[in-house]
Amino acid sequence: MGGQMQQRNASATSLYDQLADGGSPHNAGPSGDAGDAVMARWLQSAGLQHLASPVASNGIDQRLLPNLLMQGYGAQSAEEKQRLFKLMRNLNFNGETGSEPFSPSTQSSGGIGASDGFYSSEFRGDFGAGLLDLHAMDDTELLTESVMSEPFEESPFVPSTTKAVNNDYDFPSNRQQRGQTDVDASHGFPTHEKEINSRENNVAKIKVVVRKRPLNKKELARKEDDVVSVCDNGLTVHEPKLKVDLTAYVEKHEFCFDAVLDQRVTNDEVYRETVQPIIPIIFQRTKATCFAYGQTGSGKTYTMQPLPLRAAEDLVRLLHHPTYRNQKFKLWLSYFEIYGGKLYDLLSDRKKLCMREDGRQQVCIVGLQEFEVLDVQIVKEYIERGNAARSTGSTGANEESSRSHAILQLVVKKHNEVKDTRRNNDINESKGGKVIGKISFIDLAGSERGADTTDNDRQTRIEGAEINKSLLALKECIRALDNDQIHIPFRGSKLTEVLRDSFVGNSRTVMISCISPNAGSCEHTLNTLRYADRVKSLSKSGNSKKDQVGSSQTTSKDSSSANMLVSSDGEDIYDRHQESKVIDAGKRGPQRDNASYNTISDFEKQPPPSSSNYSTFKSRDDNGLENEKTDAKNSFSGVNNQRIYSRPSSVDTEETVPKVSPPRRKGYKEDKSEKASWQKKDNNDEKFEKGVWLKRDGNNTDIPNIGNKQQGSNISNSSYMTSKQLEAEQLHDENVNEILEEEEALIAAHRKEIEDTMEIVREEMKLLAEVEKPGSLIDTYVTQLSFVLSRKAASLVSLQARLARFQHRLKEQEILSRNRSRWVDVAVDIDICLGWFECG
Ligand SMILES: Nc1ncnc2c1ncn2[C@@H]1O[C@H](COP(=O)(O)OP(=O)(O)OP(=O)(O)O)[C@@H](O)[C@H]1O
Repeated sequence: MGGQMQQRNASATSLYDQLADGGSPHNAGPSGDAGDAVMARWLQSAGLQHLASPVASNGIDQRLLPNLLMQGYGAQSAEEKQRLFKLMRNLNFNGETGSEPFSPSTQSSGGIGASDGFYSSEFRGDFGAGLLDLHAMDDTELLTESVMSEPFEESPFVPSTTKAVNNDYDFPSNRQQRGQTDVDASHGFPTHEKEINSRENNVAKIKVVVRKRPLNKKELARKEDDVVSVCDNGLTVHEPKLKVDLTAYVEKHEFCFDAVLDQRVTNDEVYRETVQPIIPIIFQRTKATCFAYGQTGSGKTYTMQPLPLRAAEDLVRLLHHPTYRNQKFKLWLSYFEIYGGKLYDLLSDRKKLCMREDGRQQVCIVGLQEFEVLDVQIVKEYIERGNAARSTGSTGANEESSRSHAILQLVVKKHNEVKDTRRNNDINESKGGKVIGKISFIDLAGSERGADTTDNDRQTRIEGAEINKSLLALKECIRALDNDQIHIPFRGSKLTEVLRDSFVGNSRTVMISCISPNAGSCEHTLNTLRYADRVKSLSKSGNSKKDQVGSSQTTSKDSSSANMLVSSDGEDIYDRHQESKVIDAGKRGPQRDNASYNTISDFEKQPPPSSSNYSTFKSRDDNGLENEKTDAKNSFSGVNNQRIYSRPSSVDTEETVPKVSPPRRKGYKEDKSEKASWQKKDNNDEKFEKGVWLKRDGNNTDIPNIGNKQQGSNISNSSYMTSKQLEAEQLHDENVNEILEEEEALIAAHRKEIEDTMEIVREEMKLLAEVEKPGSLIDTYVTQLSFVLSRKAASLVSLQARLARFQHRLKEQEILSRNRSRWVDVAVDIDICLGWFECG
C-alpha cells in the first residue's frame, strides 16, 4: 500500500513538474522562479492572470495549488472557480499521458465540487474526459480487489488535511496508533496461558469497525461523488443537499469508531483488524460473533466471505500447536441461514432446522449438520456450497442481493470418541463433544431491505418486515446490554435467539459496518453509521466495566483456568460464569466509562480539518454527534464567508418543555413497549407535539427541535414518526408476526390433514375389505363409513376455515401496508415542508 501511495505521490509530482516545465512531461522538476513564471502563464491562458500574483508574491509553491484551489483561493466568482477547476482537470488528464499513470480524481474538484454549478451536468460534462475510459469498461462489473488497490476517486469534499493523512495511509501504523496489539499474521499467536489471559483482557468486548468500499463502475459511470472521507478512526459523511432556491450545500456528519477502514484496505487487513485478535481466546471458552451490517451492495458479503477461511487457518494452526495438540480439540463448521424467520441448513440441501433451548437456556439448533475441518481447503468448499444455497434476489444496487442472514460457525470442541465426521448437533451436546469456544460469522441481509415492506410483492414485503424485525431486535438486545438490563430480549427474533450466547458471559462481538461511498447512498450510509454508533455506545459505556468483571473472573480463573481448558467439566464452570455475569451486570446498574475509547469529545479536540474554509452550523443529534451544516457556497469563497442560515442551530434554541410520555397501547406487553421507546430512539427521539418537533435530550426532557432534519423515506428511520405512526408501525410488526405464525400453523394443519386423510383412507380400505367378506354386516359397514366420512369432512372443513382466516389476514396486512406507505409519504412531505421553513 505504501508503494501505491508513493506511486500516487510520484504521479502528482510529475504532473506539477510538467506544469513548472511548461507542460512538457519529460522535462525535469520544478524550480522556484521558473515555476512562478509558468504558473502565471498557465493562469493567464485561462484568463485568470490576476490570480497569479498572490500565489507568486506569497512565495507559495505551486504544488500547493490544488489545496489553494480547493479553498477557492482568490477566485471570487463561480465562473472563475469553474475556469480554475477546468484548468486543473485538463492538466490532470494531460498528466495521464506521462509514464506514471495518474488517476483523474474528483478530489481536485474539491472546493468547487460543492460550490455553485458543480452538480450541473453541463459543467461536469466538460471535465468528464478522464472518466470516459472507465465508462468504456463493463458497466455491471464491479471493481475487484486488485482494482481496488489502484487509486480510487476521492471525494471532492475531502478537506485537504484529511487527504494528506489519507495519502500517507499506512494501515499497520494506524493500528498502532489505536493502541492495539497486533497478532502475528502467521505464527505469532500467544499460546502460553498467561499470555492468552492477558490477550483476553486486551480484546475489546465489542468492537465496531466501519469499512468503506470503493466506488463501483456504475457509480463512476454515473459520475457519482465519493462523499465519505476517512481519517484514522473517524469518518465524515459530506451529505450533498439542496436548498429551496436550489443552491447546493453540504451537511457534514462526523463519526468516530474503533477503526475505520477505507477503500484501499484489503480483506486480509480487515481480518487482522477484526477477527484475528479474537482467535487465541476462542480456546479460552470465548463465544465470539463477527457480523457485517449495511445496505445492500455495500460489501457485506465481500467482507465476510474471506474471514472464516482465514479464521479456520489460524484455528487449525493453533489446534496443532504443542499447547493444544494433545487436548483432543477439533474444529467443526456449520453454515445456515435465517430467512423469513426460519432456519435452513445451507450445507444440507436447505433442510429446515428448528431451534430449541435446553434446561440451561443454551440455544441448540436441532438437525444442523456440522463438518469437521481437517484442512482449510475444505472450508472454502463449504463456504462456496453454502453461498450457492443462499436465498438471494436482485435489487437495484446488487444483482445478487442477500435476502437472509447467513451464519457460519466455527466451533472448537473437545473431542469425544466419535468416528464419524458428519453428525447431528443434537441437544445432547456430549454427542458432538463439549464446546470449548466458537466464532460465528454473520452476513446480515441488507439493512435497507427492512424498508421493503411497502413493496407490491407480498413475499418481499414479508421478507422485509422480518429483516426489519430482526435488525431492530438486534439493536434492542444491544440496548438492553447497554443499560445493563437483567432481561435481554433475545426472543425478539430468531437472529437474536441464535446469537444469544454470543452476547452474554465470555463473549466478544465485532461489528463491521459496510458503507457505500457514493452520494446516492448517503441516506443509507448515515443510517448504517447511526446504527453502528449505537452499538459502539455499548462498548463505550459497558465495556470497561464488563471487562473488569471479565478480568476479575479471569484472575480468579488464573489458578484453575490452565486446567479448566482441558478439564472435562469445564463447560459447566463456564456456564456458571455466564449466568453470574449477567446477574452482576444487572445489579450494577447503568454505569458509563469512556476511558478506553475514542469518545466524541476526543474527536472534538482534534482540529477540524480545514475548518476555516467551512462556515459551519453545528447541531447535536441524540447520539451526541455533531452534525455540521456547511454552506458550500461560502466554503470556498475565502474572504467573503457569509452565513446563509441566520437561524441558530437546534442546540442553541433548545428549550426544556414538560416531558410527554410516549403513547402506549392498552395491554401492550413489556417487550413491545420497550420496542416502542426503542423505535423512538431510532428516530432521534423526536415526536411531534403541538406543531413542534420535540427532541429528547439526555435527561429525558423533550426539547423543541427546529433544524437538522435528515430527509428519509425509510419508515424506520424517518424523523417524523408521530405516536399514531408509531402505533401503526407496531401494529404492522405485530401483524407480520401473526401472519408468520399463522402461515406456520396453516402448513402444519395441512400436513396433519393429509396424515389424517391417509389414516381415514386406510380405514376405508379396511371397511371395504370387511364388507366384501362373505357374511359381513352391511349395517356395521354403513355406520362405520358414515363416521369415517364425517371425520374426513370435519378435517377438510377445519382446514378450509383456517385457510380462509389466513387469506383474510393477508388482505388485512396488505391494507395496513398501503396505509403505512401513505403515511411515509406524508412524513416525507412534512420533511420537505420543514425544509422550506428551515430555509426561511
Ligand atoms: N471493498 C470492496 N472492494 C472491491 N469491491 C467490493 C468491495 N466491497 C464490495 N465490493 C463489490 O461490490 C459488490 C456488492 O458487494 P456485496 O455483494 O458484498 O454486497 P452486500 O452488502 O453483501 O449486498 P447484499 O446485502 O445485497 O447481499 C460485489 O460485486 C463486490 O465484489
